[in-house]
Amino acid sequence: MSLRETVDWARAEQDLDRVGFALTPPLLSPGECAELIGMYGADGAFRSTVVMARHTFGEGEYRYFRDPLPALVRGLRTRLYPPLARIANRWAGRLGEEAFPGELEGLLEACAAAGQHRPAPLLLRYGPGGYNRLHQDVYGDLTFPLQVAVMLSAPEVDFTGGESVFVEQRPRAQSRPMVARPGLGQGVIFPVRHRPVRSARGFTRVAMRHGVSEVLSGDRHVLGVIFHNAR
Ligand SMILES: O=C(O)CCC(=O)C(=O)O
Ligand SMILES: [Fe+2]
Repeated sequence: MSLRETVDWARAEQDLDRVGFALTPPLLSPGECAELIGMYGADGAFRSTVVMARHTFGEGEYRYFRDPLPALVRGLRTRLYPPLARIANRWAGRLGEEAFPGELEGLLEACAAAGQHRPAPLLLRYGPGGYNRLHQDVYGDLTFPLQVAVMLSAPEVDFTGGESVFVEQRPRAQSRPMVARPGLGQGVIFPVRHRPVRSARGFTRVAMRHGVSEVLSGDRHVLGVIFHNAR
């Protein structure tokens, strides 16, 4: 199954521009989702583990993959990047920012030059009572502006609650809440920090933070695909 066939990138870009996030069709099969969930316990696959409550990040746990990334994660990160880079570069043009390389390899080289060597893709796991406080995944000076969270658990079957929450903050306006409910294998594409929105004088940056509402029952696993590397 090719991503180019499954993701309607024009539609995704429209959704990002109009609403601020975009849901994709399933990017992983149920078997691939199960395979990734099964990897959570494989200590050797990860470079670090974060117990969220210790940092007041929420309730739950996540683990950053170490290099070399599992083939499934590396494949997804590599294939999703070029179409996202085209969107990111249209945004960069509107905001007067520098363009991003067309391929992931180029982005990772630029990250290395900025001292960002460590892979940022991660697996997250929330049990009952789990949640994730609103945040932004910035890991250094070099930030690729879009990221993807892939749902590895089946909503209403494996867990209840646990919606993907986004809050948009515009200058001089009250914050706008949004909720996404990706199904098994579906991805949510969203801005890491901000996106361009048309204003009286061209475009302005609108900030976005993301998090997860409380998991009411069961276990919720997500693959976080972040394209820039971390310091
Ligand atoms: O668990 C989620 O849906 C959000 C995960 C997250 O914060 C991320 O992918 O950066
Ligand atoms: Fe995040």
